[in-house]
Amino acid sequence: MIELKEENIEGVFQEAIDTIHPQNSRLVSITKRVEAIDPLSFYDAAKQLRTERLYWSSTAEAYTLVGTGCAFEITAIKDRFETAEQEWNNLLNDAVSNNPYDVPGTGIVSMGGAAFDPEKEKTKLWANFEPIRFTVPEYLLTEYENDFYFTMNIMVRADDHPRQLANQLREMEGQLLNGTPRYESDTQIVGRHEISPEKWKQTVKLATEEIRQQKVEKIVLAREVRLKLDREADSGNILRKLLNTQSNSFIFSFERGKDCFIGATPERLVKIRQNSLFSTCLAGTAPRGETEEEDARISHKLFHDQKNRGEHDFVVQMMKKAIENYCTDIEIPNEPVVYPLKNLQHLYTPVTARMKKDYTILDIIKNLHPTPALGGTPRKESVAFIRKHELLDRGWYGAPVGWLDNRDNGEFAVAIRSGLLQGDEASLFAGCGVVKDSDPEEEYEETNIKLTPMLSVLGGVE
Ligand SMILES: C=C(O[C@H]1C=CC=C(C(=O)O)[C@@H]1O)C(=O)O
Repeated sequence: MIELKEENIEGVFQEAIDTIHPQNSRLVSITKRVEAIDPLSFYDAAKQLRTERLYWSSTAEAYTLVGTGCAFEITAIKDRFETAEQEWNNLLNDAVSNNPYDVPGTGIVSMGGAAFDPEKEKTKLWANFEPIRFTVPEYLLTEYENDFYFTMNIMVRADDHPRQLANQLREMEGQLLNGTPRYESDTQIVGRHEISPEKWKQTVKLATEEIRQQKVEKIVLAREVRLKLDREADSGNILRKLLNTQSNSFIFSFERGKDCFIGATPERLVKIRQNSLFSTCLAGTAPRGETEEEDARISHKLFHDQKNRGEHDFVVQMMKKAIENYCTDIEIPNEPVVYPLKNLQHLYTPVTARMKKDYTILDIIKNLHPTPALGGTPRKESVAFIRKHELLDRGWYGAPVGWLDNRDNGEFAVAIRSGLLQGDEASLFAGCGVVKDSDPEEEYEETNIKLTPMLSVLGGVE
């Protein structure tokens, strides 16, 4: 990659074009610092461009990325993580970047995700979502520690004109950064169809039987609820509501065609800043209490509950094993803590480590996915059970979503507490870890609580 330190934008394009092979195109990326802006007004302004929009934020860190348009796309079917890595490296090798800021998530950034299980038969529901897809957005807003950056990524050819490209950048900057937020009115849920709840409970029972026969130790089973809304849901509006209600979460949206996969997940899969790795083990669940005393009592019970501790420990053990080959200095506390969310509390163990040289975030994701919090243990057997018996196409639910940049930074979360918006309909998903003494009714209730955040932003629950 060529790194330029050019003040003049036209000069950057000129230099990139001067050194291009006549038959080729190459990515040019220009980043500048801009005035503070509400990231959602950027997201709303991008709606009129009628290209895909991408949103990512970490509520704990005041970190936001909003992308629009597609300068370059990476998709793959076979060996999806390796192929995506290869294409990403090829893109970067020939790219030209003018980014004077050492800020994660600026410059050449790729945002996207993957399907939970590419071997499960794909249904029409997820037709627009590939087994893996990353988009390098044409225009990207980055908010980092209360500073704001605007990046333009564009494929240029030998016959492009530097002045025209520079004008395009200025024009889009004006349109996207000076928009006003559109507060669309809220949707109401007018129909709710639970996909086969009784059959789902039977599948939970079947899973407990297989676990008792020691064929497998833990299996995570998910279910779907299909909603009919009184109007088309506006993803900007939903994001705004998720930001206002879901603390300690990664809030995301990925538009594809007319669909939008959106959610607020508490589960970080991995974050890499240069060579430091941060990850999270999250499994074991209880509701929040109505009063402080009740909340503390439930939290205490969750912390000491053998079933939940066992479920959690599967994730910790697997995490350790999965990163050992790629990392040194792995630090994992001996005990979890209780992590409170708006509607639920989870057992939580943070993980830190140092990345070995030459490994990337995609290597880590490939090894971590699916964690026992979404698949089970052992991985192969639990995923085979899900593939055979679960009554839905998970699509991107339960799989990694996030971003990476050209300086080896990146962050991915596990896409739970999420839904697929399709015009005036939506599919919501929730699952839970089944172990040998799981009770189908209780697990069903647990999935109901996990559905609450998305149901309430769509107009269903107070
Ligand atoms: C599968 C989901 O949650 C997972 C993550 C945290 C706790 C879980 C549990 O306690 O069962 C699940 O493994 C979901 O929310 O759909």
